[in-house]
Amino acid sequence: MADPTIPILDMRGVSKTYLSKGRATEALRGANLTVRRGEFVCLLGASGCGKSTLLRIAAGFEAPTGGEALMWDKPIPGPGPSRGMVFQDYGLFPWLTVRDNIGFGPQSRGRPAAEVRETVERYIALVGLQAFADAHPHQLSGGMKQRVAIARVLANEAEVVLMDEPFGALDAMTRERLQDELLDLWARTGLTVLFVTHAIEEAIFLADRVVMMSPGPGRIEAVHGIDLPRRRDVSSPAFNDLRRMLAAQLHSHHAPKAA
Ligand SMILES: Nc1ncnc2c1ncn2[C@@H]1O[C@H](COP(=O)(O)OP(=O)(O)OP(=O)(O)O)[C@@H](O)[C@H]1O
Repeated sequence: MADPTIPILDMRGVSKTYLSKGRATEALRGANLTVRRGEFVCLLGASGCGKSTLLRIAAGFEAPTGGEALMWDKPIPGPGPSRGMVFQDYGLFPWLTVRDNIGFGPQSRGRPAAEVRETVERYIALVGLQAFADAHPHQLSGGMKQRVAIARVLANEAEVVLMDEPFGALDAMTRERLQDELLDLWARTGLTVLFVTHAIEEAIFLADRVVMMSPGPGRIEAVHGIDLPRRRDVSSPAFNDLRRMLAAQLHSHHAPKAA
């Protein structure tokens, strides 16, 4: 469960300007976001507002060009296993089996073979893929591949799981199942999750806290807490109120600017 007192990730006035082929693109300007231990935070915002950039900075794949990106109060030094990233396109190693994909992280960090085996079996069971342990990614459905990707970051001892539209490529039924499974995993393991999505319903269904980013370059505009007991009751008035309010904000972000 969320511990309101301990920030794991702390983005303080984070800016990012990409430079490529002589062109500068400002993706973030002064974004502030704190994620506390055990929280499930969904980051919602119009396309191009900088959600993925903020996530990639949290993962250590990108360095901010301004402000501070901190984990446990220290600057994020670069990619590391404590911040596991899950992508829409799974990012599995196609030449490795399910078992070896999940074991890759602990093994490459020099964990003893017996410990790696035990960890792998535990996480395969946690995501219900025991029957597919020796399969390769191309033999799995999209939902199964995403379960492997989630198990892989957990087996690698991620303290924060950073998810960039992880269910965006899945059909509606599989998406709903994985949303349920993810919430179940989250409740059982005490994970901390920062989850990027375009979908308002998904954000409200999953999150402790929905964070809305304004469009280009992303300033974080609003923070809405959702009481846990209401979370699964998607027909509740609270859910509908929040959905309407977020939809209005998102819509205003998409509206053409007045001349
Ligand atoms: N590697 C890069 N080099 C140059 N510009 C980039 C790079 N990555 C992102 N951008 C630009 O930065 C801005 C923010 O992109 P980002 O992917 O963070 O937004 P987003 O909110 O995640 O978008 P979407 O919801 O469409 O995935 C966009 O204008 C994008 O074109």
